[in-house]
Amino acid sequence: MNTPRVKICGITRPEDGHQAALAGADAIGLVFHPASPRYVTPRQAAAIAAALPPLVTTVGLFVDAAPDSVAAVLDQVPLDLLQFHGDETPEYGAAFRRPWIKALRMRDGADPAAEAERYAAAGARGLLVDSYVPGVPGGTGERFDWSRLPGDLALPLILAGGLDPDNVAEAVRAVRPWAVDVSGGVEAFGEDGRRLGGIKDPRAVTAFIRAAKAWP
Ligand SMILES: O=C(O)c1ccccc1NCC(=O)[C@H](O)[C@H](O)COP(=O)(O)O
Repeated sequence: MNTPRVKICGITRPEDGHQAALAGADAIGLVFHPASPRYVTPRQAAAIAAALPPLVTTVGLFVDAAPDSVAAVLDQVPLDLLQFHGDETPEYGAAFRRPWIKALRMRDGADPAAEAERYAAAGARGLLVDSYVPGVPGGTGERFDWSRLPGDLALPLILAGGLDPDNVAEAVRAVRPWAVDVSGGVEAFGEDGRRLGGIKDPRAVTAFIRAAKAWP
């Protein structure tokens, strides 16, 4: 089994992206879904990307976005990988002629094996599996039942959904994913005890990456 790659998602500040990279993140995620508390404008995203050291993958997240709006972001931000987190078809993903992955929200009846086959045939590079919470496209902070994931998929598996520094090692042991992805589980807390959407806690980011990469 590989040492899992780690993607720290929902970065909104250059200093958070830089810290994640220094702590060993393989990728950072930039959310271009306007309704998200972690939304970044192309200008903000370009500043975050510019603050990264080399060899850290920048991932742009979109949810059923008009192709023109994705193209407009690509004109302004040096994204290495696109992540489609809505109901995008395989044909939609393939049309950008860029490396891309598809997110699958694990609602009842979701079939990761069949979806991996379908999207692999169109050139997707990976399948990100995430929790399903009605009305929340991503960044739910919720876990799902990992035993629903088959042992073998046609695409590299990226595990997301409610991961945090305390449960990621267990997740890696149980699922053996290609990569793990976290957003809410490494966010700082506000004075009201709630997560500050988009603001990362550097200690939590470092602890998460250490725990994820501690395998075996
Ligand atoms: O993070 C968001 O706000 C978001 C909004 C819309 C689409 C996707 C979004 N995040 C996608 C991710 O890749 C998250 O890292 C993933 O959903 C896991 O989030 P969490 O459960 O908070 O770790």
